[in-house]
Amino acid sequence: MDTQQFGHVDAEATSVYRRALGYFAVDRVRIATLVALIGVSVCVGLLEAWPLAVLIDSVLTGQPKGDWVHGLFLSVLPASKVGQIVGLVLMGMGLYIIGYLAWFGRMMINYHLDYRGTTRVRHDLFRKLQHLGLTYHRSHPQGDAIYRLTNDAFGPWGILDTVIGTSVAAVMLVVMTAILLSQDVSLTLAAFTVGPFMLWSNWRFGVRIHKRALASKQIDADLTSHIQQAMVRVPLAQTYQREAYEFRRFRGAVGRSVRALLRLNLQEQLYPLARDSILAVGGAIILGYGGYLVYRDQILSPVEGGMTVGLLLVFVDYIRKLWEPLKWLTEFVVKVRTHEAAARRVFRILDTPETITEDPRAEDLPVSSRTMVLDHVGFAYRPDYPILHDLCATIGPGEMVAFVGPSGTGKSTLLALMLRLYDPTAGALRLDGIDLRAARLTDTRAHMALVGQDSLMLPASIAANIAYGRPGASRNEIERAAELTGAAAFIEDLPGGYETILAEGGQNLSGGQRQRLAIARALVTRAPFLILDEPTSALDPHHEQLLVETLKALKGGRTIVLVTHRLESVVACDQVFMIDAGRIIERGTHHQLLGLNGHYARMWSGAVARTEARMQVEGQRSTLTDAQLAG
Ligand SMILES: Nc1ncnc2c1ncn2[C@@H]1O[C@H](COP(=O)(O)OP(=O)(O)OP(=O)(O)O)[C@@H](O)[C@H]1O
Repeated sequence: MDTQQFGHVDAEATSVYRRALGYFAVDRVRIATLVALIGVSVCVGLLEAWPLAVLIDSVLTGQPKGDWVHGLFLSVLPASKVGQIVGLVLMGMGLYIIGYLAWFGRMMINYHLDYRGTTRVRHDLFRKLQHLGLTYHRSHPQGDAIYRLTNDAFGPWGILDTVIGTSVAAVMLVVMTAILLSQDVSLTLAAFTVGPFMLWSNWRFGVRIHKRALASKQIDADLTSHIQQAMVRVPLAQTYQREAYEFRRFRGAVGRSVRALLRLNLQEQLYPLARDSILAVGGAIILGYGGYLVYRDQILSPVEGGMTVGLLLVFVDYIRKLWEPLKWLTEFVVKVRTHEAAARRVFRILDTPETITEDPRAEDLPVSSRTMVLDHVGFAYRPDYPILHDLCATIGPGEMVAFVGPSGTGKSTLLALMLRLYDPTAGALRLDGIDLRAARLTDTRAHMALVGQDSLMLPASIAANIAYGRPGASRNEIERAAELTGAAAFIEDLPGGYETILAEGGQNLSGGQRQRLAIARALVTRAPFLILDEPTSALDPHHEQLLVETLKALKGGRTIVLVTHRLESVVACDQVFMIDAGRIIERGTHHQLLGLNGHYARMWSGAVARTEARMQVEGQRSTLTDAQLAG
């Protein structure tokens, strides 16, 4: 129910506020300065109308009013009329300048607090998103994370800003009310007749605005996701001429966002309309009733200490100024709830449990050649759908091994387990007997250089792309890695050479070029394990052969774990594991597996037949034999 949702500040909300304000704990001095400057602004605001009132009522009439405010002003002014006029003019000017300086200081501190606090929130959020595992990232749209980082991160600052603004408003309201009451009780009460109506409009519109702001935020986050995904799909849409379909989807998403915004805007605009109409009535009451009081006390039956023109001016000024703090107070719940919703979206991510965690007692595992053991490893993305079953294998230091088998049988998943991108749901992976879950995560990952199927490239120079995994790599090491993967030739042909800047995703390179750079990136690291998922899928036979030679040369120094459908590259492996439906069904060297005459042998025959057919197509008479391929 609306009212409950809006009015009830639960324990969770309290903790959201506490946590949001905690982001500004280090800014205590700034906040104290801000509060002091606000104090100055409030005093100036309270005093501003008085020089004119004193001038009219006490100086120009020739009969100084006896009340305390007039007394206060007159006590610092000279006795002569001219001196008093000049003094009051200077006071008015001085108040204006001090007020402006205080305002300037407040704004600058506000900006600093906002940007510094929001930056801290963003740092935390970004770090958390970096640490959340693939399970999170593969089940949440990227646009949602972008929206939280760019928009929701302002939530904690919004809460602090609203709390400060409203506290100041409350103080201002109390002091102004006290001053007004000390001047004229009936006119002050008349000014507050609109109070209940203000509260009513705040309540009514506050609930609606809060709900619609939340809905609009969610729809905007979806829109950001949608745009991000649509941009990725542009080449696909062009290929299959689905531009019209994509545009319709985009138009739909934008339409939903606009409709949500319009629903929100309607309430946001109706609210001040209702509020200002109520306040206009209040203003009319002050002017009408106050005007009458001046007429009564000054003309009809003059009375000392009655309502004066100067005092009416103060009332009119205060009433105008009262509306601002009233606005803060009445909008408080709406504003703070909206910012709370944003902060909650941030904290929800920060509180998401990390699926891959590091045991506080995790062991150091210095980078070194080690034996990897798959100890009855099982894995399931979903509890009811296991992918890997009871995998057992030992991979010795410096060995070259391959996992082969039909598509979708869990080979890439197994590689992800080796990097602890996921943890096994049964059994364990061990390095020199240490369960990966018991070792420091960064140490485990420092052992592995993974080349995935996607060959991700950054919009940076080729050299920076190769050195991404080891920023300190020397130019020689970068060039050597490029030579080993056969990338050097095409890099040197580029006008910018190694300094050529790649387009987003490396789109200005061919698939095979990207793949060679991705492998060079892995080679440049000093990781003892090279883990390669389909490393030759985009390579021509020449570059594939070059890579196989490179891997053979690296064997012994580094442990190489290959997943591939190109069986030519596994011939030199020390062990080949044939996986089917998540189980190792055959294992041995290439020749041992051929001898088994089982699944692997059948796959190999198919591979040979395809290679022969390809070579025939290329017009090269092939006398290819198993032995030659294996050689
Ligand atoms: N993030 C995920 N969530 C749920 N299921 C997944 C996820 N990633 C992969 N799968 C499923 O796990 C199974 C194994 O996928 P995996 O990518 O490991 O196979 P693969 O043997 O490497 O296939 P390929 O040879 O085609 O690369 C597939 O059925 C796939 O649909």
